[in-house]
Amino acid sequence: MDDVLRFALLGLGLGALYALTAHGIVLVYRGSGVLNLAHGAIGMAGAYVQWELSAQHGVPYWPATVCGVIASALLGLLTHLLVIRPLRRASSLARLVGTLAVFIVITAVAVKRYGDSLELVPGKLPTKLLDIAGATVSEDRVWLLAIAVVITVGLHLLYRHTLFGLGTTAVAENEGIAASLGWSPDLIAGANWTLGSALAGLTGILIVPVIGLSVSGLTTLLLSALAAALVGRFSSFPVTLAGGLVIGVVQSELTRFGSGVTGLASSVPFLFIALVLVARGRALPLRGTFLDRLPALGTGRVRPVPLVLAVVVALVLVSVSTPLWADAITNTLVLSLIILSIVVVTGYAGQVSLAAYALAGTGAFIAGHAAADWGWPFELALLAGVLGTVPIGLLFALPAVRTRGVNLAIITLGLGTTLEAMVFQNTDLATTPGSDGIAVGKQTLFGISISGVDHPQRYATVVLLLFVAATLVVANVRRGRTGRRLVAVRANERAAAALGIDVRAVKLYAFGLSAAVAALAGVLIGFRSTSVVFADFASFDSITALGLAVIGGAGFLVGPLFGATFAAGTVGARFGDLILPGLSDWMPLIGGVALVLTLVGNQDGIGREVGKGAARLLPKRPAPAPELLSEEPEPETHRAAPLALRVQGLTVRYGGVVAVDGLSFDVEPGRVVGLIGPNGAGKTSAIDAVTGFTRAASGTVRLGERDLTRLPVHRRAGAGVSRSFQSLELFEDMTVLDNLYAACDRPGPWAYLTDLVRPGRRPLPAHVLVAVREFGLRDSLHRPVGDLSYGERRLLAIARAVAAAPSVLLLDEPAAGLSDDETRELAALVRRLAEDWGMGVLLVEHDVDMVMSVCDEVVVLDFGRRICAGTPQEVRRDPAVRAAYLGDLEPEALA
Ligand SMILES: Nc1ncnc2c1ncn2[C@@H]1O[C@H](COP(=O)(O)OP(=O)(O)OP(=O)(O)O)[C@@H](O)[C@H]1O
Repeated sequence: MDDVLRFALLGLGLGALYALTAHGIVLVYRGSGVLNLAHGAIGMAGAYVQWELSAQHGVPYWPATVCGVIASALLGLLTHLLVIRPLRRASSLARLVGTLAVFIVITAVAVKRYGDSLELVPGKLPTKLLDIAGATVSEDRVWLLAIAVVITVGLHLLYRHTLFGLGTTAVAENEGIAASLGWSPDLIAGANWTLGSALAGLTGILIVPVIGLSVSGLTTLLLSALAAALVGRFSSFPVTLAGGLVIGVVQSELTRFGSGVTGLASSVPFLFIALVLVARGRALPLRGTFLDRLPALGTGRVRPVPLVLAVVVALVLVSVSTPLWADAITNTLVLSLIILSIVVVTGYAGQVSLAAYALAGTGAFIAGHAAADWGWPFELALLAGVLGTVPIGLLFALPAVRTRGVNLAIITLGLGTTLEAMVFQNTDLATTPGSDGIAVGKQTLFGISISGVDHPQRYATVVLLLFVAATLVVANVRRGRTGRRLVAVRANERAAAALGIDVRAVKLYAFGLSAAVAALAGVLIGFRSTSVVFADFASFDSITALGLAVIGGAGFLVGPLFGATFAAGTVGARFGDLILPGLSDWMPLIGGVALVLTLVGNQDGIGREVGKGAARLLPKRPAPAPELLSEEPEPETHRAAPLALRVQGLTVRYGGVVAVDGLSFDVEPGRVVGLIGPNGAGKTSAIDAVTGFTRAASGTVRLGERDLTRLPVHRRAGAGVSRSFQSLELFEDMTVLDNLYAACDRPGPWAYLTDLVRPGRRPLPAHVLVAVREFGLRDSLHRPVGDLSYGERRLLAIARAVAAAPSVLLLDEPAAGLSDDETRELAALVRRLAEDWGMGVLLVEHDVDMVMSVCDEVVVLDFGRRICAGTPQEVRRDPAVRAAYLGDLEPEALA
């Protein structure tokens, strides 16, 4: 029992440090919306400054401490001014990677200056042993707890009750409005960076007496601190403190009572938090969720002739290379494969995953055991490693189903670190007797030795060929239907689901494929020498790999090769050494600076520039055929399946607000039903509930004979209910044609596999051809959506919903912002959709003239309740409707 208390008290001290670290991260996040991956490094820098001044230059402790804190604060301010501020219009991925670049630069400078060793630093806090309720604990833990509580209360008061705190909250909630009230978002962000980083320095100085001073030491705290920040939702200081303390105590108790299971203590609290986050996440983002700018994407088109030439040249170079160069080529290619796995999951599918090395290690682990325990030959072990990692990749994808952005990045990093701590660092699992890893021996392929030790050139050849094969597979995916789905989900999950795309399946697929590519890299890393050593698979290296992916261009197939060149041990480093001997020692620093420059100068990476250059050099290929547009589709092929939508007693509640109250209506095939009412009457909520975006508290939704009430969004869309959005929600980084394809492609589950080898492009179905003609999109098919005029965008949004071949089409304010002429054309189009296509249309619209002219029936809502329904004439004359909505318009004006 004494032990329980003692370890709890010890844990409180540790937890206090987690909380203090987390507070600094929260400050920066609140002030500028950036997750600062350099937080630990900034704190470490402050601790080094303090140590150098006091231990080496004889400066007294407290002045040295003040200097350390100021150094960290300055580093934070510089990070804001030089990296984050220039990136304020960039994607949040670019800003995240910006902090990573700062992390790399600070770490590289620190390693150069202080080396890798661990310094033991005496602290100033008293370390007398205290007896608390029978348990003995060192006094410094109590002090740490007290300091954390005082700082938490201080921060809480500062952000609740001062002008600065209120300004920070205002900026965090809405930068535009805050700026119009006179708050400078820039100043606020700078102040928060400075304050948060000063706190990092102070925390660093407080921590080093407990854990020692080393370059990598503070990074390991990062994960627990991030977990505490997640608990406090990156905003509440008291909750963050509580989170940090609970994590500290649980870890401490597990260290004592966890029966020696490797990695249990560091993993369990994190896993718990990940579960909570996933549980409180949402399958689809809410309406109005801010859509981020995304890194640019390549087309995935591969030119066979230049590719074959490049491969032949590379093979010749490998065969004539010295062992050192062959090793450098292998290093470059395996790292490129790791980065390629990031291109799939982050570049294409938009999911920020920080688990590349954990998945690579899993591949090596499985293949290693297959070879060492069961004597499998290289090719079979490789296959086992790659395929066996896919289910683990799917496991990593589960959080992505319900969380996104920063939360997902932290969870995947945590899961990877858990895998590392519990499996890779577990000597029972990850070593074979007499070896420091899993002894797999020397490899042969078809009877020929390809041992990386004896024949580095041969090994590099195998790696090269597998790299090319993997790149071709990823290129196929990018060009195929699957790739379109990945990009659609990346661009806009809500719109993708509304078109029948199973967002969850797409994310699982991206993680699965990415895991397979990472595992391939892992096996090739592991089997290069005679034993698979897991020091090669440090989870935190995944962060660096993401940075390299961004340098190369996360959406481009050539990006990995360029990104990898900036890492130590690669071809780039060797060339650097040729130009300037010893340059490779500076590679991490050069990589970090290159990352900052790439981000600030061109957030889309080198791959984009290379793509543009290649397009200029290579002969132009004609644009893809205009998809059968010359052929006139057979008459009637575009008719919708005639199914009626029946909505009964639909109620939608948001907390205490009843947005829709027992609404019933039918939409028959071939008829247009208007749904009108004042602002806030519940019209969009009704569409959301019918299409599955909002859960209905009660009521039923049926299409034909089918009950849709419990189905998820994409299955309702698949059944025949399609919608447009008030805010359009087009896939901005696709062409018009690809927007339409994303809606009409209905690949079966096998397409996920066949696209890997044969992407194929189906012609547009007949009904989409008719839609292209009807909506006047014929000449715009190959234009990016961003180039369309406002009116064209509105038409495309409806055409895309029509391309999903619905029986019932729900249009949410389609005429908003259109001119009178455009509105008239749209009205005629809506009528044709009903009469010629046989669709049922539900039209939500504030343009009363339009509603009255096209609708067969109108339903009027007020405060969520149906106050009237009937023909336009009946509705127009209804006194309740005139009082609630049509107001004092004269009946003639409405005629
Ligand atoms: N996610 C939400 N959380 C809480 N309340 C919400 C949410 N979405 C909508 N509401 C509330 O529900 C009510 C109905 O809103 P809704 O947007 O459905 O109305 P609407 O008729 O479509 O309005 P408008 O014509 O302005 O688009 C409003 O009071 C709105 O404030």
